[in-house]
Amino acid sequence: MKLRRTMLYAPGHNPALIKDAYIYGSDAVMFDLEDAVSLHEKDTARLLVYHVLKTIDMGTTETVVRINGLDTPYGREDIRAIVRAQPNVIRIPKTETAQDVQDIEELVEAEERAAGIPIGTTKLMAAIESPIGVLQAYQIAKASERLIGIALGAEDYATNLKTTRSKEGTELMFARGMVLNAARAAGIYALDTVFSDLNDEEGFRREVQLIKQLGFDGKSIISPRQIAIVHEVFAPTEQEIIYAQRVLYAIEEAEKRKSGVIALDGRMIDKPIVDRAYRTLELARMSGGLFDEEEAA
Ligand SMILES: CC(=O)SCCNC(=O)CCNC(=O)[C@H](O)C(C)(C)COP(=O)(O)OP(=O)(O)OC[C@H]1O[C@@H](n2cnc3c(N)ncnc32)[C@H](O)[C@@H]1OP(=O)(O)O
Ligand SMILES: O=C([O-])CC(=O)C(=O)O
Ligand SMILES: [Mg+2]
Repeated sequence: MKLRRTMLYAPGHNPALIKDAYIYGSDAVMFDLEDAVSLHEKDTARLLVYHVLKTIDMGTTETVVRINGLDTPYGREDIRAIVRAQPNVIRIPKTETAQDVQDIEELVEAEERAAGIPIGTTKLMAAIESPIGVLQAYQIAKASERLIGIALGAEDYATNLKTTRSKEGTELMFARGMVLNAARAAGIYALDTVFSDLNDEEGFRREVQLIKQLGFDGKSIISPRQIAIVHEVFAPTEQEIIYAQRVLYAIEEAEKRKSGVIALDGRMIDKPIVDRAYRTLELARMSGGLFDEEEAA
């Protein structure tokens, strides 16, 4: 399991932001060549991102580049340059069909071959940002072995739906459900969309709580200020950790008696609950919140 709680966008044309983005501790940084970059800066941004990836060691932070679509004059050139810079992941914007993913994959593979990079090195992520994309979410999620996840792009999606984004996210319920369910059915990661109001910390926290409860792995974010809140919400609480440890202890006792089910504090414990307990402890361990097991037993 890899943590993908936070994927921090940095506009590709801004050298100060892209060279420092990894120092804030997000799980991933995402250099944008698409909508944060104006048309007359597309070439500059591509070159800057290429050089930053080539020259800066970003340690364990996952590196992602959002390229322009193949329906623009920039998409092919982006792939040509960015595959050679070897980020971990290329994010495809505005994905509508499985074919969109396969078209990109074909170009990425040709570029890897030409550059002598082992085939399959460059992973892909598909952003879903339109009603047709949402309806095709499962086909998209299954389109390539390279896909590590799909992400909702709700600014474009809300515009395409002919609505606006509310703080409650009512207009996103269907899309979030579809994207999450498609990702889980395909066995890949599900990322939620950006929250654009940097001054509304409470609204942001509520949205993060909502998407965590829905089952998302994390969120695309636009500012370093948003990282701590996401990591905090996603970290299992001390109570959850203790409960998970007690669940494992209880099921061990049940198994000694050759039973797969037992009650703990009046609640039934069986396999799905045990699986969740393992997940909680793994998440706690990875986010640095696990303490001595003896304490809870
Ligand atoms: C709908 C879509 O497509 S969304 C995806 C595309 N959008 C983006 O990529 C936008 C990414 N975010 C940003 O560009 C910026 O955060 C903005 C423009 C929204 C706000 O910028 P600011 O007003 O400077 O933010 P703020 O004052 O909070 O910045 C604090 C510090 O964090 C840095 N910072 C802010 N955002 C980022 C970022 N995304 N990546 C790295 N560093 C950042 C600033 O440089 C500043 O550093 P400093 O204190 O050393 O000067
Ligand atoms: O990835 C995101 O959430 C940002 C984006 O492009 C959108 O919302 O349209
Ligand atoms: Mg978008």
